[in-house]
Amino acid sequence: MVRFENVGLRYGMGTEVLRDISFAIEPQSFQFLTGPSGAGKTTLLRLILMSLRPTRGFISLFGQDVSQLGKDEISAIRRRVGVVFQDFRLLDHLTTYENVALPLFVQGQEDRTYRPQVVELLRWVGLGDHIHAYPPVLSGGEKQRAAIARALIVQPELLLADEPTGNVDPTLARRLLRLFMELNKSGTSVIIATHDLALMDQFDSAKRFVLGEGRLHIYD
Ligand SMILES: Nc1ncnc2c1ncn2[C@@H]1O[C@H](COP(=O)(O)OP(=O)(O)OP(=O)(O)O)[C@@H](O)[C@H]1O
Repeated sequence: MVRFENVGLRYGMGTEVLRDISFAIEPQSFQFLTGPSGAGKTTLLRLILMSLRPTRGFISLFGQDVSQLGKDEISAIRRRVGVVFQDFRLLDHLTTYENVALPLFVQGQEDRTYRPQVVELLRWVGLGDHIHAYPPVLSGGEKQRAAIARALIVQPELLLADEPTGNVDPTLARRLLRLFMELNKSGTSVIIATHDLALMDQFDSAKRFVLGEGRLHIYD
């Protein structure tokens, strides 16, 4: 569902941050993306999400050459992808419930059809007591969990998560990993960027994509 061939990326006139990156993400696969700080993990996720264009090479998403896509096609493809950003990107004027339900609301679904599902997911991520709270009063870890719930609520075909357990304690990190694994079992391909070795050790059979000095090494 994602294919990179000899992709290179430089910011401005700088040296290449990513060099000759080639890989494929299969349907219903699970991979961790790791590597030292500054190695290019966020950059790689942004290339997949088409918020950055490669300087060279070929990228396809859901079988389509991304260099040929127009604005509407890019929006349509993005709706098939769930994203958890490092900075959460919650809307401060909406409650936690409204933030998580937003993708369903935007699809035109009615509140009564998705309310039980949204409330259950919020409870699962430990936000049952914060359903009506606004993001500015949530802790970093609570915001992160709300962002995760918002990405999962539509059961996307592909989930990209940038350090999704960076602000939570190890017990909660394990619980969130289980949630990602459940989502994966029900059909979603998952890519999690993380530094957390203990987290990766809990899911041995996941592939590891390791970035270093601009290159990607894949361990099955
Ligand atoms: N918008 C930008 N303009 C210029 N350079 C950038 C930009 N974004 C990232 N970089 C540089 O590209 C390199 C890769 O950054 P990136 O954020 O992708 O790394 P990362 O592996 O996600 O790091 P971290 O683990 O610290 O989040 C870094 O050297 C960074 O300084």
